[in-house]
Amino acid sequence: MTTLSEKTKSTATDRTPSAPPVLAVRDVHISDRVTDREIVHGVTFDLTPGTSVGIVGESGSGKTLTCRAALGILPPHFEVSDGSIEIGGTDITTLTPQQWTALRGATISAVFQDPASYLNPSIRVGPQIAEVIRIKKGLNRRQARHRAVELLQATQLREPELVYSQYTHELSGGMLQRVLIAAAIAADPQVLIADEATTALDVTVQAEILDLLADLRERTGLALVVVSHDLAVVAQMCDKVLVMRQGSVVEHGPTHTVLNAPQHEYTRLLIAEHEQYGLEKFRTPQEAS
Ligand SMILES: Nc1ncnc2c1ncn2[C@@H]1O[C@H](COP(=O)(O)OP(=O)(O)OP(=O)(O)O)[C@@H](O)[C@H]1O
Repeated sequence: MTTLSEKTKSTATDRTPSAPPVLAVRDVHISDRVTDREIVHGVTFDLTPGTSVGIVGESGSGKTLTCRAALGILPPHFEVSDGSIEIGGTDITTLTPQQWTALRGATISAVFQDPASYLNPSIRVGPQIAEVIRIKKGLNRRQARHRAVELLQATQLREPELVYSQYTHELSGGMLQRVLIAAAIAADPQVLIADEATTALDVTVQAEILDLLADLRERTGLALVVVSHDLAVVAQMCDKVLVMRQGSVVEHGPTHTVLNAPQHEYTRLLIAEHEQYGLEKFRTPQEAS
């Protein structure tokens, strides 16, 4: 069986670290305007094409808010109160909503935990993807349909033509997650955020979806932000990891280093919790220091 340490080694091999970042999050602070409370206290990371960063941490630590800031979809009342977020060299915190809508999709996209809440249950799934393609890529209806079927095929759905004409309630959780990935990559984004995207799936399906994301990354140079409470997922998928607690990054670095030689007490606690759940394979004896 492959150990997590072996997995981190294989994903942590050099991937054009000198290329300019597609996503640069610089000392981002997020505040709630209503309560005047700062929730996220300075998050910094860079992502170059084909690389991936994991964000781990307890519930409420600010992982999702950080991602939503990068997607320009913070909940009402929340704002980026300091720092900058550059996507392909453009600071998105300076854009008007219209400018941002035009940019999003073709640059950054996301897959969240609950597919059903992002797809309209009363519309067949294929046309929903085709609509994204039509608007974002400017294709006509026939071309957009063709491309949507191609994308369903690219997410390794069998019988993509059939899936195209199905409704969400006719699809399994794993199939729905693949459909969401197809929709998320429809406008050829450079960055994909997967926020607990495989959490609700059983272990086998989760592994298939992670393989699919890794494959997309390899083939297309897609950069990934992977938010997960599961260190095993991050170990498998990510070159770098940020550990968040109460809105702050308490530790960051190459995944292999952070997971095998954690410096912060909280990171050690997270790792110990995982080991309690039977993930002894998490650290191999010869590499733990
Ligand atoms: N829409 C919202 N309205 C009010 N508070 C919010 C909202 N979204 C997030 N928060 C608050 O901001 C803080 C950070 O939340 P966030 O969702 O980023 O955490 P998280 O690390 O992603 O947690 P989880 O792992 O549970 O998803 C929490 O205290 C949360 O209650």
